[in-house]
Amino acid sequence: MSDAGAHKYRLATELVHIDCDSVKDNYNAASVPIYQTATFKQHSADGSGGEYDYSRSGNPTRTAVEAHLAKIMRAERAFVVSTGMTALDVVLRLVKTGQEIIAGDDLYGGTNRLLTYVAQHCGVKVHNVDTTEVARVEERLDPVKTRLVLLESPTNPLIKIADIRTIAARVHAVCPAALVVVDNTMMSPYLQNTLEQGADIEYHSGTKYLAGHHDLMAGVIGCRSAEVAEQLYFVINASGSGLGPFDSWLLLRGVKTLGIRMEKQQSNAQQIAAFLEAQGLTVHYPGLKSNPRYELHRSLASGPGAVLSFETGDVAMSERIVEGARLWGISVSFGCINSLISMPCKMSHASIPAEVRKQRRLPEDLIRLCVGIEHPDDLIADLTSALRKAGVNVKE
Ligand SMILES: Cc1ncc(COP(=O)(O)O)c(C=O)c1O
Ligand SMILES: N[C@@H](CCSC[C@H](N)C(=O)O)C(=O)O
Repeated sequence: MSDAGAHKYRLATELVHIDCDSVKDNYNAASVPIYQTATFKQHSADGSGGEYDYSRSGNPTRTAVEAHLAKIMRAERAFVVSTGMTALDVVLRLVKTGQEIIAGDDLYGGTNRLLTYVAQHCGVKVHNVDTTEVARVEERLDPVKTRLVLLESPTNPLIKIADIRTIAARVHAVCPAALVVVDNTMMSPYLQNTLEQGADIEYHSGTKYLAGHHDLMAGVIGCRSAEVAEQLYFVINASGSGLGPFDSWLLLRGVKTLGIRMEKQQSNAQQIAAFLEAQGLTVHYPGLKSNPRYELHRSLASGPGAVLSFETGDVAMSERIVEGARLWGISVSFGCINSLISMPCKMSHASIPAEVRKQRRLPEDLIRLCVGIEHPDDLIADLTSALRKAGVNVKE
């Protein structure tokens, strides 16, 4: 870990405190300016002199958000790209034909789709294993072929926990050339720092908690080594996947309120998980003491986050609950200030073929809740009404 990652203040303070030195502004603007330009004038015919030449290669607003996120993530360097899927796409360019990837068997549907594409068209073998069991990862490690071990913890949508620290240590011991990559979208850098736990690369769908308002798409990649950073930057510049100036600015604005949003969303989620558990439903949330990975998650993250899922045992009943909610919007995505309800198998994870979902034991009746900042009593009242309308006998 580089010294550049050391924090002077607590994370909630660091989120708000932007180091304005990363952008040289002539007017002491209090908010980082939006450099909405594609190209930059140079001082001489040989193109030398300017720090920037073209926004695909670099832009001051993008530099500001990247420097801020590198500080927050304690990364050697961070990059912002157009979406979370782009972040994974950039990382996957580091895998060559003949190499292998080990990934989870419960993971975001779009991630599964891109990994399936790479497996079918790029000569890369992808092993989908239960990453909550270290042994399942270990038995697929190949000192020569393994290039990436890709983890989600908690997973989307079953909110399962992987022992990131132990897996990273085992992977590095057996496969020194392999990269441990963690999709940390569910936790955000506010709750979990996977680079400190041994991950080589941590990425996020910035569309979610980092932005916080569902008004932009973004991806964030942070890494621990300058060498990996150079490789990632090469791909981003060569393919033109860097985030545009306006979205970079919006993302920077969103990151400043991450702490306060996450605290409120998490506290609401904790109450909602307890309410659902009290109804006798099977609830997946690492903030519940009944969760078998409660202690493991506490050792990895400073909180359980604000996404949970639950099973009703009946697909039709789940549909009635989702459609009966009024305050909870029926939408994919999470991490926004508004509360959302969805059925992963029909929505965010519909791109995973039904037979694969069945093989991986993804319950078709699963309902996912992404908890926002509304008053918790209103959220519980709306859920109570939806559950009752659907035929659940709700206990007060
Ligand atoms: C865990 C996770 N990772 C990555 C992504 C991809 O992010 P984006 O939609 O910004 O491309 C998503 C959702 O889309 C997600 O849920
Ligand atoms: N139609 C989209 C669905 C996006 S799901 C977004 C988010 N990651 C979630 O989990 O809700 C697609 O096919 O990618």
